[in-house]
Amino acid sequence: MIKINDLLIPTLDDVDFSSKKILVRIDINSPVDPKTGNLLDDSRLKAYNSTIRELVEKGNSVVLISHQGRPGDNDFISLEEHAKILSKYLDTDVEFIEDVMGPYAREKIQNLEKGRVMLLDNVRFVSEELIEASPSQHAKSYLVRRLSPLFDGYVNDAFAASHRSQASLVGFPVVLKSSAGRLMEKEVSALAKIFNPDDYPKVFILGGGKVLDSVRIIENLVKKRLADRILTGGLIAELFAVAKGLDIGKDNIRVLEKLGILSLVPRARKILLMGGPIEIPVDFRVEKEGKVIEEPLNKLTGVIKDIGTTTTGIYSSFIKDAKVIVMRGPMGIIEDERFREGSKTLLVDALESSGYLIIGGGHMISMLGNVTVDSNKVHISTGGGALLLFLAGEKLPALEVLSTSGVK
Ligand SMILES: Nc1ncnc2c1ncn2[C@@H]1O[C@H](COP(=O)(O)OP(=O)(O)OP(=O)(O)O)[C@@H](O)[C@H]1O
Ligand SMILES: O=C(O)[C@H](O)COP(=O)(O)O
Repeated sequence: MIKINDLLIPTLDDVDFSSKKILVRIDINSPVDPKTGNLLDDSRLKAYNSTIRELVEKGNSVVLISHQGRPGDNDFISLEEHAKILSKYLDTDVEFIEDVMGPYAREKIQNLEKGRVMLLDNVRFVSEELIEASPSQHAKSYLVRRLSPLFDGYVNDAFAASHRSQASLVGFPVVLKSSAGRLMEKEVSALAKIFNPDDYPKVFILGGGKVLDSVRIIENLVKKRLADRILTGGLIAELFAVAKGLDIGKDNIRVLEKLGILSLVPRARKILLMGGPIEIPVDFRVEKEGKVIEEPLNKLTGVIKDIGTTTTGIYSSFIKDAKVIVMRGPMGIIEDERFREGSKTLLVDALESSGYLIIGGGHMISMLGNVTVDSNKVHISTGGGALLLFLAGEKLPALEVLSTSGVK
């Protein structure tokens, strides 16, 4: 069992999963190259080896289910390439099924032989997956009603998605014997060990594009006074600059408007009024008429694509003095080589600092490449939003449901 505060979550040691058919929720959502549509990083695909191998060695047949991207975004793609990469890391054929819950998928699942592994297509192709609802509501979803009769058990190993109350994450534990997988177990235990709320200063470096999630995370961190400094980059920095009443230029306002981020300005202002220790960049690397230049915050004329050199220097000095550093989301549009500098420099400084470092989110992890790290000092999490919400003490629905309805 994993113990988190008053929750007891069953692991693979607490369920008898041998010679069974098991549905395993993983999170292999990965950054995608917008030009080619290929995956830019496969860290999350390597992470599930122990769970899948263990289930196969115990004679189970394993059906993997995951999401990738969000509808409308260019990383909302099928899982065909993922299946090929999983096959390589698992050293066994992972059959890709171009269906999620239709007759073709159900027949394939029914006929799956002992010890074999298959991957269903992107579960977010099923629209009801995107609804946030309670476990009991999701237990009535078509996805759960169509798939659950085909399985003897359910394993949730998708730590990175455990902050979502979606059908594939919370519906199955209501109706199937369920447990956490080995990755979920490892993430939760490592974080409990490395993240001591009493260690300070704690510096959070938050960037990227999921601004709504970041606002929720920052609200939690500020309310619980968990962060000594929150260094912002990416779109979240632009939001807080606007919330502080600063002029970021009409082109950047247009970007925020188009992405629906301006509606978050009142929430960001409230965080500032609560005394949130939010730092914003003093300069940016921008693109203007095809050229890359640096501009100070109060004189922006180009489109923001990265933090500037002066900001990187200031943020680095905060990182050097920190006892705990948490990084999630890049400082800029790192898919473009010209805008990786800010994120790269801060990452190197964080790795060299004497503080504990927790890195999360697909994009920052993709920047690590093959760097080897000291696992006593650095935790590389598969989680992004889930990681930060877990550290901020928020309840994660997919974990909660495992604790209440896990072993049947
Ligand atoms: N200034 C910016 N303007 C527009 N997009 C930006 C900016 N800065 C960063 N981004 C984009 O943010 C995206 C990464 O953000 P995201 O929130 O997905 O981070 P992540 O760490 O990968 O999170 P997760 O793993 O939870 O998905 C990248 O695609 C990057 O181009
Ligand atoms: O990358 C993540 O944080 C998880 O895969 C969840 O993805 P989502 O933010 O699109 O729900």
